[in-house]
Amino acid sequence: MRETQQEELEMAEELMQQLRSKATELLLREEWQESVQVYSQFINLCQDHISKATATNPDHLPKLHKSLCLALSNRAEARSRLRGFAEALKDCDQALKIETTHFKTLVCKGKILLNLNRYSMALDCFKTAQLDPQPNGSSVDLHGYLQKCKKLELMSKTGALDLSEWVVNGFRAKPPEPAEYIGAVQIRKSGIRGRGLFATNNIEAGTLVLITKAVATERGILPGLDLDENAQLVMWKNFTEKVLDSAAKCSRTRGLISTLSSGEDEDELEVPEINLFKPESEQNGYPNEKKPDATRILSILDVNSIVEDSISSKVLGKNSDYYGVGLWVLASFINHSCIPNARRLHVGDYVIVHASRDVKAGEELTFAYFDVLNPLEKRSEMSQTWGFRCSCRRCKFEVELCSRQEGIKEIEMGVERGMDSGAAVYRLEEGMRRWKVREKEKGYLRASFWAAYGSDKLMRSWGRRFPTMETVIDSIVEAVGSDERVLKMVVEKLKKGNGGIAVVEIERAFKLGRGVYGKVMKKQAIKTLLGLGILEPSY
Ligand SMILES: C[S@@+](CC[C@H](N)C(=O)[O-])C[C@H]1O[C@@H](n2cnc3c(N)ncnc32)[C@H](O)[C@@H]1O
Repeated sequence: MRETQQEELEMAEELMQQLRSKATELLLREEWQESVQVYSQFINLCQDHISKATATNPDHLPKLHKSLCLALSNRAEARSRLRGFAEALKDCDQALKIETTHFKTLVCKGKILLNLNRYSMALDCFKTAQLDPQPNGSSVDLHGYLQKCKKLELMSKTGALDLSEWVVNGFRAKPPEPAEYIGAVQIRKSGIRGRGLFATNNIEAGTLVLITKAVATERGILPGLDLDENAQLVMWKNFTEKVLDSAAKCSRTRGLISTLSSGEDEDELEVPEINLFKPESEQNGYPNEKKPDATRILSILDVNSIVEDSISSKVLGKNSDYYGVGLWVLASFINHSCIPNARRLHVGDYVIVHASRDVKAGEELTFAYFDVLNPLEKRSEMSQTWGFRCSCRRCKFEVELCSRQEGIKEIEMGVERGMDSGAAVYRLEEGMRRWKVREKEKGYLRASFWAAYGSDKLMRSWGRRFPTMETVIDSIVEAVGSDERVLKMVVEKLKKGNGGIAVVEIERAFKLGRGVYGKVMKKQAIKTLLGLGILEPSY
């Protein structure tokens, strides 16, 4: 080798050494962005060096390849911390081409795949990592990761999620990480509007329908329940930025978002295959190959974002001053109905949807976008803020009845102006008798005037002039599915019951609880949530 070549080599090696030390230091200081930059400089230089050394100094190659593999692995780690998973995976694959069983890279890739809910691929990584024994052992809990992958893989196939322990322990631990899961459902053209989610088998009340991880969420604690406009704007801005960032960083996320409605020509939209949403699905084949731009993503968010609130969903482990908004792609195919048959629970970044009553194969699954325990007028105001007018069976029935019977409007106005709840219920029950309203439809109207039926005052003076509370509750649940407020009313009555509580009444409360909370928790957990712990049945 000529002298100048030797000098150049030495200088390049010194520079590489400096860059490597600097990048490692930045990585240890958790300055991810900066460390990615310095590793990139190192990697370019190293690759350059490798191509030169191939011809001039082949003995040097193994050492250079080793350094390149480690740098790619470390850049992958830093990129994954910045949630740039696609780029990080590319780095891992490049590193693994150099050294197929590189421990650090396999662990990094496994963790990224776990984050992306690709359980069996993650499992393969951790299994292969076992083949590369670490000289001084390793601080990585490989066994823990293997167990976690196996558990999540099984859960994603069976939907066997159990939140009981977390609930019973008062949500003190970190929320459990469920697996993404898709039950007996399919996306089809909907008679409501556009596409919808349909049951492919009979689904029993409480059975899981799907578990989906959010593309992004934004949460805040708000003093008082009124969300001031400014706070709302800041949350929305942060949320949209997070979604745009996730879409920019991951082509699968972009592809999945592109299947959603932006509100235009919804009835003409393609119906995506449900397999596309499975965690291990191929990354290609999205019906709308044209990936959405930022403007379209913002319209998509307008139509599909859902709020974590305590009325139409249950946010487990949070107080009532908690407010969150998020995008959960598959759940976004569920249309609204004022007589819904599904409910959602929010746990960490996951939305868990279950049937809130028995659903027949072929039936469309629907949940409430807003509080359906409200009169017709209020519900149509709320559906208009969503940009549609609901025409479910209940809305149609009430529109028709209101057009014939002035009495309903009068009760609604009376309640708004503070009419005594007992008087409102009495007038409605009397009216329904005169108007010859059928039993099933009585539930629709009782749900509409829940404010009166559920008021504390009526609870105290529930008298002979009214149907029994059990009759009212059964008819409301039959009409709108289980609801936490209705359930709490049953529980209050149970707690006040003198002379012990019959097993049958407790069982009734549990059945309602199944509809509200789903089968993801055992009876003991439902008892805890309902504050039923002190109740023992009298036989
Ligand atoms: C979250 S998306 C639901 C899925 C949507 N149908 C699709 O094809 O992508 C919300 C949109 O669905 C439509 N939608 C949902 N529920 C509806 C209802 N009860 N009546 C009319 N349109 C409804 C509205 O256009 C709404 O903006």
